[in-house]
Amino acid sequence: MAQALHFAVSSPSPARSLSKLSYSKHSQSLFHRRIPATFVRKPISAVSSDLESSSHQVLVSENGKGGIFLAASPPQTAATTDSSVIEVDAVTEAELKENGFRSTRRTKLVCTIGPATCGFEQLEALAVGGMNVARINMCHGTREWHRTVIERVRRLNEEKGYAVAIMMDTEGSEIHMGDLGGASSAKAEDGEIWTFTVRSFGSSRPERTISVNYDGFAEDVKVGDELLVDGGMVRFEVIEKIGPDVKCRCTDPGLLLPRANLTFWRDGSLVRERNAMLPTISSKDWLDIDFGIAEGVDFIAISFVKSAEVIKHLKSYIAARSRDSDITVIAKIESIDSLKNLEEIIQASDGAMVARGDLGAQIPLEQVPSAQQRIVQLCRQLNKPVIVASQLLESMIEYPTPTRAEVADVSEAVRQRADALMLSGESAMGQYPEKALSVLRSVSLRIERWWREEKHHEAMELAEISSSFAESISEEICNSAAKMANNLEVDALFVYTKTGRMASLLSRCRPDCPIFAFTTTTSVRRRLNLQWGLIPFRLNFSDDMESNLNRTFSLLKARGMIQSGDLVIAVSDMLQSIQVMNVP
Ligand SMILES: Nc1ncnc2c1ncn2[C@@H]1O[C@H](COP(=O)(O)OP(=O)(O)OP(=O)(O)O)[C@@H](O)[C@H]1O
Ligand SMILES: CC(=O)C(=O)O
Ligand SMILES: [K+]
Ligand SMILES: [Mg+2]
Repeated sequence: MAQALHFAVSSPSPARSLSKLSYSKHSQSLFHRRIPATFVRKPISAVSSDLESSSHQVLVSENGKGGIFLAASPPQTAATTDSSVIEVDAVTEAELKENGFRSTRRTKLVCTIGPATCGFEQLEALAVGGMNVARINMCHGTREWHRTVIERVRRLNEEKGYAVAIMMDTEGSEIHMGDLGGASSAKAEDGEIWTFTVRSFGSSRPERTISVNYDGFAEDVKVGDELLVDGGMVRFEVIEKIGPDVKCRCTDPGLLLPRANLTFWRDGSLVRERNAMLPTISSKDWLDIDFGIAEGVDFIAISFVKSAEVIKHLKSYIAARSRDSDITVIAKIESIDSLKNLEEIIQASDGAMVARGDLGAQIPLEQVPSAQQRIVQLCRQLNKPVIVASQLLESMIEYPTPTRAEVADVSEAVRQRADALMLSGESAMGQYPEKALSVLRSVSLRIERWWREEKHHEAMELAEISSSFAESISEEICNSAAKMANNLEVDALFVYTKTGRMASLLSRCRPDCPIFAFTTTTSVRRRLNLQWGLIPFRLNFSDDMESNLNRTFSLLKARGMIQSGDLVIAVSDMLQSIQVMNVP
């Protein structure tokens, strides 16, 4: 295929003109910079008429936009879809107006919803505080409760313009305790003898007795095994087996929470007897997944994934059942098997979660940080959003301020440039859900700014991921646009994307400036809300980029979110181009 390089103008060369855009690195006045007068505005059509439909061409032109066009076919001029609305939430709008582009938060925040946060006002407070995704954990609560939470989040989005996405997290075939007969917790003291049993009880749970959901439990454990509750928050030693009952002595005292996860260890490693053979997606999980599809959740996170096959199976199940099959599947990395098959699991998934709670119960704790770094980097390479989860601010379940160590842990995840951070118990049942969220927000903002300003982050070599020539074009455009954005210190990248793919490719580059992602559907807008650096807007747009840009500029200007003179780079998945321009 012919590759033609066209310079649509003679002199001065675009390269020379661009070199005049030398801004002070530390300039505070990043707004109101203007492209030099040598960049004269000319309509895109003047350039696009040079394009041949059968060839890919690179056209560098002084078209007033520093435009680089890479086109497979002539851009079509479709009728502008009627819409004078642009959908964005009040919090983003206020943030952009008050603080400008550069200071917007790049790291996304996921909150687990529970008894402490399920009311409409509480959910709204979380949205105001920066929640991008609400997670509901199918281990806890009833179907009705989950439905109510989903309805409230949806109402919040509709009434207040938020794009809070909903993530449903499956229970999975883990071993866990029963629900303590309605009690919110039970205290196990040092040396006490407790009975773990496969028998179940109603509200009449005998004292110091815990039911276990796994029928093979009493057969699989041995006297001398260590029993870990919640990955070691409380520990017991098995001292005697009597039929379905297992007597254990508490060796590390602590609070037992309802339905807490249980693992047992022998000679220093995790025992994986028959429970390792249990299916990743249990029959209860399939019913929950049907519920999630019917309710139109945005993400389904699968617990205790062991192989890529289960993800592929679930994705085809979803595709066959949901109309536009736009529910994305997140693989939770929380088992030994998931680490063994990491690359193929992530490749098959739409994203991943570093589920450190259970992971730390399956591998020695000191191995969790390196596993986290490996998962985060691999996800970035494979262009899959990644969430770092569990115990980020654990002490804030009880106290209004975090420990210094927790702040350092959050900083590390931000510095690794994970897409999102997640609150679990802190927001589900803690005393200070909003404070915990605000700690995540302020630490993210501070660390992002520090690393951006001091250029601390070493650029990551990104391997090519596209599987077709057409995809390669998008990937190259995004890589180049992100690089140009950094070099020219532009105020924002704009991306017009129907599927969201171009937006995620830009996000993958982790550019210095924020990425305004314009998309036509509310569901894509919600899903983009999990990805690093994307500010998703819903907007009807056409294939005519000139008109899209003009309309976007006037809509955003009218709402005070951008100003004349702001320097912007725009890309789109309709017209394969990179355009550099000042907001008129
Ligand atoms: N819907 C809910 N109803 C009641 N309590 C909840 C609910 N969701 C979460 N919680 C409480 O918050 C705690 C932390 O939530 P989280 O979602 O991290 O659960 P988890 O049991 O630790 O399991 P997982 O490994 O799936 O994260 C839970 O142990 C539970 O006590
Ligand atoms: C989030 C989760 O499932 C875990 O950390 O185990
Ligand atoms: K779960
Ligand atoms: Mg887990």
